[in-house]
Amino acid sequence: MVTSDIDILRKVIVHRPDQGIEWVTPFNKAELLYDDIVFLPKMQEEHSLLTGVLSFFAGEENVLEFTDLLTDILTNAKLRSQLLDEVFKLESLPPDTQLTLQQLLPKNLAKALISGYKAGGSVLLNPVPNLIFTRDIGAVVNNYVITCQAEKMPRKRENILTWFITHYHPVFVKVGYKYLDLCISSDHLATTLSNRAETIEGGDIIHLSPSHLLIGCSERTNMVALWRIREQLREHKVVEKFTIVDIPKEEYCMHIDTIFSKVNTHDYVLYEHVLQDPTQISIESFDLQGNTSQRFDTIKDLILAEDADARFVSCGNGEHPFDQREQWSSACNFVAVRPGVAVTYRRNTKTIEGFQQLGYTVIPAEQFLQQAAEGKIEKEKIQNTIITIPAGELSRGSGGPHCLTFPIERG
Ligand SMILES: NC(=O)NCCC[C@H](N)C(=O)O
Repeated sequence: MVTSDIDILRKVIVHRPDQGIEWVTPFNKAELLYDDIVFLPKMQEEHSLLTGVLSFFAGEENVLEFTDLLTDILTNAKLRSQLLDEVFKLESLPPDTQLTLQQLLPKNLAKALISGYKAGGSVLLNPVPNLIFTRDIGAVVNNYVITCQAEKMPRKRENILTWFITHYHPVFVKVGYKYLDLCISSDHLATTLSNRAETIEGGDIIHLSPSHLLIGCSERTNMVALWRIREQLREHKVVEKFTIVDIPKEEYCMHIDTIFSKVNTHDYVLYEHVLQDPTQISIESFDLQGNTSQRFDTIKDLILAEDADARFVSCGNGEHPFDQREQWSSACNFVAVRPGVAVTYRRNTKTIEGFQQLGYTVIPAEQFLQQAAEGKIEKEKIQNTIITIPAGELSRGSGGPHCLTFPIERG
């Protein structure tokens, strides 16, 4: 169950940067949704610091690696064959490639489906180098799971792999989650992903409170999907309030979590340049049972209407050009591990100063993990703390710590 963006993190899906990311070149980086090519070993080190912090709070066994979940699915012959059929259809793979992939052992097949597959010097299957951003593949909203439908072709295979995990892996099935799906069944995934108009990505889904879900209408999540999700939320009484924030359809703010996160019960970080400018956004909140709606000019108006004690940190601490520079390197994209304890990229120094001014302690992840290993940190007691990780390489993928996590249990 996940009823908020900040409650104690109990279980989360991540994906360690893999060899497929080394297939990103200066020539295909834009198509593969990367800002630049990366140095994989360094990126993995940075990612390990993030997973180290997540493991400290949630327990190592609750930081689930996507590849392991996929391998489990692929050990079931029926699911494996259904999943492969959908991938083959989506990517129109030739029969000899299909045969080669069908013969791989589950572990090697999972690796191929994520990192790509070469044989005899030719590429048989491309990698999905954006899978590190597990936030975008799905979302748990109270006791419902949304499996996403990506807008960009290089991310669509991720949706097939995720659909099988969310619908068949014991990690989901044992909890008894229900589903809010745009795809109706496992044998329609490829056609739905290729033809249907609805697209939704998890970076646009933010819990403001257990009863209030905020969704960005963005470059990646469109109104068609939002209307369908809204109807399902209403029908199943999942939340009482549903707010759509329509933001510019631009790459720099591809999801709402690139310009807004909740960090603590009353503390938020936002990119004012967009979210405080009524000419760039429109906000409408729906009371799902009462069938009424209310418009707000800015995100602060929306938040303050429910939370008079809300405090806001502006990206770059409101200072130009740091607001723009730091937004670009995911300064509004914090992931909370418990209320008021969150991870961010160290490079966003001005935004971090904004948190210090609100009374937060800032600590590098390396030092935090060292102190944790020495037993000097009691995780139940720690509060108002920002843990920073280096992100020279991670930031080249255009996402931050929030994007790198898919929480499936909190509270
Ligand atoms: N929630 C997010 O903002 N995710 C970042 C995704 C970055 C990835 N390169 C993409 O373009 O999809």
